[in-house]
Amino acid sequence: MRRIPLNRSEKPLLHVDQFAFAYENVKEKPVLNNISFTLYENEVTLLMGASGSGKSTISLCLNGLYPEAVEGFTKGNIYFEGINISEFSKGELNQQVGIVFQDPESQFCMITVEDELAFTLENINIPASEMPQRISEVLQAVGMESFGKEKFHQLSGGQKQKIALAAVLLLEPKLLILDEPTANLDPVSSMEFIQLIHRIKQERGLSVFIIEHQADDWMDMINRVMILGHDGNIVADDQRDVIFKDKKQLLEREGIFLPRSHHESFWDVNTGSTTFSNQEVCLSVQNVTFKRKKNVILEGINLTIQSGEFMAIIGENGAGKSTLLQLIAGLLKAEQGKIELFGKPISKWKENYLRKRIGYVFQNPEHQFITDTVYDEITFGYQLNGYAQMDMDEKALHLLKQFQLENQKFSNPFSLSGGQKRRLSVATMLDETPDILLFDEPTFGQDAQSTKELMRMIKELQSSGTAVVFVTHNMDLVDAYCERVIVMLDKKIGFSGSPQELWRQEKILEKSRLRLPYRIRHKVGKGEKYDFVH
Ligand SMILES: Nc1ncnc2c1ncn2[C@@H]1O[C@H](COP(=O)(O)OP(=O)(O)OP(=O)(O)O)[C@@H](O)[C@H]1O
Ligand SMILES: Nc1ncnc2c1ncn2[C@@H]1O[C@H](COP(=O)(O)OP(=O)(O)OP(=O)(O)O)[C@@H](O)[C@H]1O
Repeated sequence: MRRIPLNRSEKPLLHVDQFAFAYENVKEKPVLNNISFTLYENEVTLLMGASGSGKSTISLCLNGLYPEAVEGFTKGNIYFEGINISEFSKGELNQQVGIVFQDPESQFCMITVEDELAFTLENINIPASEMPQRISEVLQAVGMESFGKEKFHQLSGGQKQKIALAAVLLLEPKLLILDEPTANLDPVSSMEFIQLIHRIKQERGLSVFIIEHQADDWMDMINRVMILGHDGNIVADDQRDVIFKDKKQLLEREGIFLPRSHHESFWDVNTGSTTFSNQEVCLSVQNVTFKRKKNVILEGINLTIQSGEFMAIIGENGAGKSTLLQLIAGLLKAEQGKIELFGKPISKWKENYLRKRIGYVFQNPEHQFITDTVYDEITFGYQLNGYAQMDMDEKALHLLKQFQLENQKFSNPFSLSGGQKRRLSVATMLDETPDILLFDEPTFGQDAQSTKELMRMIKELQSSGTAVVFVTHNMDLVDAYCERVIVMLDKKIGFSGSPQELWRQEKILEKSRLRLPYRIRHKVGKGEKYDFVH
């Protein structure tokens, strides 16, 4: 491995020496293969790699959670400030090496924000008298000073993520690991989160280790990029621009997104065609209002979905996108208004029929899994429908290949990587061709190759007449693929039209905490004229 020609005036912080890791159930195929690297003080490193290459596994090993918390084998050593991490007492290492996960909820165990932060301080033996001051300071640092008394279930995804960061910062770690921290955030919250990390890094002189599939928004911060290959080796490790300029082919081979500043167009440009305009209406939402206890979540929603339509629902965290999707799927019931599938209220269709006609991919794929293996999960629908074993095997093999899950055929769905879980949850919806497919964040956590493949498959379904409706925070995806986009704003549909029309609505974009897609931001950045509607 080439040595990194960075000016190493900083001290080494964490050293990984010939480290290997294998999960117990696949011990013959280690996820990490004799990797070695050193992280330095005050450095920001981005780790990239295909979905399932082992990025989360590395991060969990670096802060000592693995191998203890999982059945696995390790070889080699990891040193923090020269001391083998196996010599640290429980909790001591977590204080030095803090992690913020993709899914912040997995980090919380108390009901309110203040209780959670107090619990963190209690764990590091901070006297109760000092807690209020520390909590108030950290909440201020993450811009959440007025949220101390809030309950977690009332916070949006973005707000939860900021509290997860606050909890880690309370420990005053020297190394901060961020595992896809912005995946659930709306575009503006995502930018704000990255700026927050940038500021905290400068104030506290932290070393930061980021795992992300798309580097674009982190570019200003990153010093160094490491690439984890499919075979569990670090296949490149160098300064940011060296990797993105000189290693394009390697990144493409590994299926990694190139930053758009170094690579013109990843997405095909949307022609804005409206192939659905003469199709029949398959679903209608009429004047629907939905409340949770006394809180109005959605109000006076009117929407029609036509067969073969391809539509995105977007909006800020907590705007009600998932709620609307669940109402359309018949998973939630509205007290007011009507939802009809082919002219008949969805409540009047038999449950079995409804589940066949409307496919639903949950935001959290784990909510969908009902069997013990990937194969059973994929063939569950076929088994119910009495398919012959041979046909079922053939179909399953095809789907496993398409979704790059062949090597996970007998894995437990819950043990898959984040991206693999997402692909499996989509694959399980493809056993039949439903009238409507609803996806909550279909490409979340995917690398470049699987994003393209997923979108290709979803498009294929659309061309066979299925209406596709998906929730996303990815404006480039909307720009490249959608015919219609609706924006949830102030509990209502604030906009419905083509993405091209939306990108001109500056006020709606701003109020909904959305950003322009990269294609247009880039034009504006180069000083090209762009006409907003005022
Ligand atoms: N608890 C587990 N038991 C068995 N195998 C596991 C377990 N957790 C992860 N794996 C496997 O280890 C491999 C690496 O998973 P990991 O979550 O580290 O990947 P990743 O690079 O973070 O992926 P993604 O980008 O999709 O989040 C995957 O093939 C996954 O199926
Ligand atoms: N189980 C629940 N109990 C109480 N309130 C809830 C529950 N689920 C959602 N909410 C609230 O309903 C509102 C809409 O939530 P929803 O999940 O539909 O938003 P979203 O637009 O999908 O958000 P995100 O982009 O963060 O996923 C939010 O204010 C949320 O706090």
